[in-house]
Amino acid sequence: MAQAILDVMPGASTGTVQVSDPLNFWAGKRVEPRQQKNAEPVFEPATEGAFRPDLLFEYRWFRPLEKREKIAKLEVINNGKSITEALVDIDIAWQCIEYYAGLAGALAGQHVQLPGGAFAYTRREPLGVCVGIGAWNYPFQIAAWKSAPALACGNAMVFKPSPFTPVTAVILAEIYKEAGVPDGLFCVVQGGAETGTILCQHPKVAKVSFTGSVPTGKKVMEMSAKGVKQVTLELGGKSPLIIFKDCDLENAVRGALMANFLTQGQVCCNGTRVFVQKDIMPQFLEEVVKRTKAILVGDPLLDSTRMGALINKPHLEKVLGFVSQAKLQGARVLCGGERFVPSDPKLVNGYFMSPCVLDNCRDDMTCVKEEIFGPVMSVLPFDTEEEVVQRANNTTFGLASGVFTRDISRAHRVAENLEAGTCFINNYNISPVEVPFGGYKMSGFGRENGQVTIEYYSQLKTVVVEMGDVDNYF
Ligand SMILES: NC(=O)C1=CN([C@@H]2O[C@H](COP(=O)(O)OP(=O)(O)OC[C@H]3O[C@@H](n4cnc5c(N)ncnc54)[C@H](O)[C@@H]3O)[C@@H](O)[C@H]2O)C=CC1
Ligand SMILES: NCCCC(=O)O
Repeated sequence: MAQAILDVMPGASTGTVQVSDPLNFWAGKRVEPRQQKNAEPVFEPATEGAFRPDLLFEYRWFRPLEKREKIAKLEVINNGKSITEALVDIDIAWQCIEYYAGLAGALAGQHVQLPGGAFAYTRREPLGVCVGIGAWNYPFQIAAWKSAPALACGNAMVFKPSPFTPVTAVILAEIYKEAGVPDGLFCVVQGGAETGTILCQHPKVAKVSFTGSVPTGKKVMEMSAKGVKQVTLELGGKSPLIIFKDCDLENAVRGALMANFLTQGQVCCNGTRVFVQKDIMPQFLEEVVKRTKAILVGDPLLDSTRMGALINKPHLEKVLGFVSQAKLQGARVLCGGERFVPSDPKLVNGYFMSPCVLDNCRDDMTCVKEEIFGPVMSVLPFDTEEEVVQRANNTTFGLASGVFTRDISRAHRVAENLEAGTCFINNYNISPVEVPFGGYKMSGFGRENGQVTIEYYSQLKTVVVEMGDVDNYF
């Protein structure tokens, strides 16, 4: 099994913070991997592993820090997102755990009266051992979104973080232990595809909940199908955000920024196809470009920073490649889209890019059709509601969508007609734990968050009770 190591001693080639404790958690404690083979280095996105004595100093002080701050800082160092966002992610994670802890006591079945005094009742029962496989964009939050409903329904969970972000899931395991979760009920195993495959194929696993790319999601589904395991798939997206001319433009621009630039644009539900009604296109572009240029990119640990570093070098290059291809296909770069080198010497090798707005886009361009997973907004003009809904739905994805308008009837009509698991009206990318989150079409199925997720982590037993004699046909 592969072990990811965030090993950042001065002079070493990786990262800046040394994590010496094992990152696997098994039977109630951190454990070393059984095999050291295939260990992979983990780079700090903001520095590419440059020596940062300030962080080494700070790490010594992590232990006494309140847990929220400590987890958020580690998340920033490991993932590259801004500390402002990471703190919100941790808040959403604990809110999710509290929410399902509350629901656990409210799990109930149904009583059904039958003829002759007989009756039946249903019981919600656990599935057994569930596997959670996480992506790198919301490492701690994804671990919470999967484990909280799983444990609330009485299951055990083995969670495998992305090998790019191995550091924080084990802290969640320690928090559960501290809160009284029995040893072995939440375990963390590190590794990549090989480890994920072993987990999906294990005969004692009852369910797999996966967050990541569509191609890997298909593999997870295939492997799970062989064992008739239940699956939740939270996959990618290319979500539409539709801005009508009667919108509150100020809010629509804010919504477009929220829809595109959180976590350096590496968010599955991002509204990256921004359809703007032609009448307001000039005003929209002027404002959105002004605001995008003002986004402070840089050291993700600074409170003032609004955009940090992308997850790794190949991913940064892939995102920049999408921008180059967009230009070749006729898009106009209104701002950003280039590698960004902060002036701070310790960040010069970090995986930063300037947030990008693309104009002159057409529906057939690669940047409009494919998930870029980076800070790149494609703006597309439209004339009518009917036309824009048809174009918005012309995708194999269906994770999220958004509409900005002051016309309440139109807002609900558009929400009804959009083929997506979520539609935001006059906002975008808020994640209250009380509401279900998940996809249509190739963005996956099953749901996370909300009451309905109980159904995805439990099975229903029907108990039929006879009160009279058995009616015998033989
Ligand atoms: N929906 C979402 O939230 C996310 C979507 N993505 C999309 O996926 C693309 C690639 O990101 P990756 O992290 O490489 O995603 P990925 O789909 O390759 O990996 C996601 C998780 O699946 C695991 N995995 C990989 N192969 C597996 C296998 N054969 N069996 C079981 N588990 C396996 C990985 O180790 C990781 O934990 C991104 O560029 C983006 O388009 C990535 C992260 C999050
Ligand atoms: N907070 C939203 C998480 C969405 C995602 O997993 O990309």
